[in-house]
Amino acid sequence: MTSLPRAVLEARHVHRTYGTGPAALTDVSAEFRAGSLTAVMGPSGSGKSTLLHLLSGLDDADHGEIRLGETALGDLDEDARAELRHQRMGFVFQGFNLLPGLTGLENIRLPLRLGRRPATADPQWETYLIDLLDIADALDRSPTQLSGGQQQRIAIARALLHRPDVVFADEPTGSLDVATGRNVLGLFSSLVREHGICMVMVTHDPVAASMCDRVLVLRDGTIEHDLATTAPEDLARLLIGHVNA
Ligand SMILES: Nc1ncnc2c1ncn2[C@@H]1O[C@H](COP(=O)(O)OP(=O)(O)OP(=O)(O)O)[C@@H](O)[C@H]1O
Repeated sequence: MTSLPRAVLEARHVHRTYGTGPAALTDVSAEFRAGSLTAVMGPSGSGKSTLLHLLSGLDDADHGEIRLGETALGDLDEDARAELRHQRMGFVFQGFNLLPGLTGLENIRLPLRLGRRPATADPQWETYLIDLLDIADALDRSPTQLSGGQQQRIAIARALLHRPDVVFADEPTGSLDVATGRNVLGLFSSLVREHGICMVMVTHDPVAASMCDRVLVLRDGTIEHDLATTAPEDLARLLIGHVNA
């Protein structure tokens, strides 16, 4: 029997309530493994962004624990957590978040210059990413001169250049046309499989989620379903609550 890849990231009995409102997350536990691409789905207000913020250390749980490898995020002060994010996590957003005053290549390399320990890019890995993501033509240009798909591929290279253990993506295909979005997801799949990256992606799109190894469906701050790869029409039915898995 082959053993499962190690859990890179783990939420243990996590709770989060904002102010006097209802709980945004209630007793959520989940493990995320190396080489896995997980979609987080659920209706608006179900807790997807809250979960992503807690897993990435951008926000604190009221109770429970988030672990990245051996490190409990709650044991770290704000600076140490920022450094951990800088060294071991990557982020991809719906709106790309590229700086228009920098070229594509400068955007890709920017995170290496920030943080406490500036680093230089591993040239082989950088070349590999540029080839895989097909962005050689975009490196000298401003993001304002690039298509949405090119901008997102630059943003993916930026998120991966420092070889993070975990990549968080928030609606990464939300601003892209369908074909470009599928292309971006195909790139995620190959990066995750070939390089053992752990990726967690919030999406509202059942087709995007169906391209993931695993789908967590949140409802009212709890994990309602934890599914292996699932067809888009089944996910769409689950989301509108017509079917119980
Ligand atoms: N900063 C905040 N202050 C107060 N309440 C918040 C805050 N952030 C989230 N909430 C509440 O927590 C709950 C979960 O919100 P969250 O943003 O995690 O949901 P979501 O599933 O990501 O929603 P959406 O799909 O609309 O982005 C909601 O009831 C929301 O109103």
